[in-house]
Amino acid sequence: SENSSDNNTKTTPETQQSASTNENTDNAPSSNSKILVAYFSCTGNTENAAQKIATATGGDLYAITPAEPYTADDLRYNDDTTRATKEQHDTSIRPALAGTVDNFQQYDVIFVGYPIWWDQAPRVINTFLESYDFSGKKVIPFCTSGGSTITNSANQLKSTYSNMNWLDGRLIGRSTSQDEIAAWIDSLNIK
Ligand SMILES: Cc1cc2nc3c(=O)[nH]c(=O)nc-3n(C[C@H](O)[C@H](O)[C@H](O)COP(=O)(O)O)c2cc1C
Repeated sequence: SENSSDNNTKTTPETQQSASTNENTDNAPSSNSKILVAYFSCTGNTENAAQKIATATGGDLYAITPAEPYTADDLRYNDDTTRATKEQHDTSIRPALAGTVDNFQQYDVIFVGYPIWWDQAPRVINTFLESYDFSGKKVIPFCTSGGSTITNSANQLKSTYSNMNWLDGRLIGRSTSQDEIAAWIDSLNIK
């Protein structure tokens, strides 16, 4: 549900701009909110989706990077012994991350993108969500997959981090157009 005390309203004096500079057109990012598009991607699909969201929002891109990168072997999924599968079978695992978001507190809106792994978000997403203070921020999940929807993973994140302000996320497929993404962003009312 939308936050009624939205502090990014375009009518506050310090963010008010002249009508001409505040004019928003469909593809020109014009935003009073500071937006971060954080994503984890091993084979490029989620990175590609993140780039489309950054284009639509004018947000900053950030790659969530595990301290120990996932090899092709780590990602084999029809094998219970591989790293990714073992991690997904244990909800308490938190793989370490490399690097940090610069000046995280400046952001009002955080997109969090991931590949679906066993119908869930990879555990590095939990590590990321537990590494920063998300209070007062809007958080929007997005994912790519081989066919699974975002529903179960997003519900799991919402219930695990129930104190965060989650907005409706979506799956971004290879064929999801820039226009569809722009329409989704508009529907979120985050600018
Ligand atoms: C360990 C593992 C588990 C996966 N589990 C699922 C799944 O449950 N459902 C699904 O549709 N795709 C699944 N996939 C496919 C990925 O979600 C899909 O290839 C995704 O787009 C990869 O994103 P990336 O290129 O950003 O890493 C799985 C992939 C891996 C490596």
